[in-house]
Amino acid sequence: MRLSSVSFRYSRRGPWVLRDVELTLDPGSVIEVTGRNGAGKSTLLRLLAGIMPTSRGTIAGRPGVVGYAPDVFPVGQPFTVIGYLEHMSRIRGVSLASTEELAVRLNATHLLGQPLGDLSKGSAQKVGLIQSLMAPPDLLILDEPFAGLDQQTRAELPLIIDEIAASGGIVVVSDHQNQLQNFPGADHWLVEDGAVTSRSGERSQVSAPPDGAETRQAPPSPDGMETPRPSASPSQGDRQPPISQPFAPQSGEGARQVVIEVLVDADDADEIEQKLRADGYLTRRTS
Ligand SMILES: Nc1ncnc2c1ncn2[C@@H]1O[C@H](COP(=O)(O)OP(=O)(O)OP(=O)(O)O)[C@@H](O)[C@H]1O
Repeated sequence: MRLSSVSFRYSRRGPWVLRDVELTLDPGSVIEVTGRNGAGKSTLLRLLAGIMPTSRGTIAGRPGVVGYAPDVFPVGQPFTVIGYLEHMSRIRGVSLASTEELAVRLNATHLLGQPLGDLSKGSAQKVGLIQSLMAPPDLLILDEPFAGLDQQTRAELPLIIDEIAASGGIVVVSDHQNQLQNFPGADHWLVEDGAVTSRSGERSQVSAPPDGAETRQAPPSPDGMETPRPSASPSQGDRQPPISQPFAPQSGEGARQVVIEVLVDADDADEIEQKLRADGYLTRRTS
């Protein structure tokens, strides 16, 4: 699969989010995508998945079966989990039995009877993952899949990724928690200032210089990028409801917990709080 001179902006007069990106994805590769908030990781993943067309440039050789799990699974649908998965299994032409096996693997069987709208961030994430995996994907795209996942599923997901890559699939994972940092042979893409910097791991057949040195794509032209607008993030509309339980570290068995106070700009507060909650942290706002 090959991206040639791919540029993207959300509106005709809007700022360029990605500029002249050149990338090659080889069968069997696992790619970890990192970058700061608003850098364009989700945008790049949506382009790869074919959910949005490029503004300029081309994406060639996208494999036939694409699995995509968004960073925020859209829970505003009138289904139970099993009702949704049955529906998706029918659409994708796969047996419900294989979908149920995935539910076991991802520790999600207890969720099957629940309405989608009642799911926590991590549980909704699991449903999105099952949906993306139910038809064995040749290209699997996971946007922040580790956010809010329990420990068992966090440990299982890299095994699933490895299996897909071992059978020749391409796996692209945006991973701001760096869960795949030590994944054997993973390639790394850094999204920054509209460009994508690629560093190849040992799985990659093509884009690495022999010494593994970094290669940087063309930077945006001086009139290109504007400062990213966090408020326009697509995940914004699906904000989790406020956490209602008392704000206090949990005592007793398990990991010791501490409170960390973080001072942020008021303009950034919504986005930062949403991000922390998505990662499973309990937050409390004071002005
Ligand atoms: N639907 C949209 N309409 C307009 N602008 C958007 C839209 N979605 C994202 N953007 C903007 O595009 C830029 C890149 O956003 P994107 O969500 O791809 O970044 P990201 O690296 O995934 O960020 P995060 O880590 O916060 O999820 C940001 O400036 C964002 O505000």
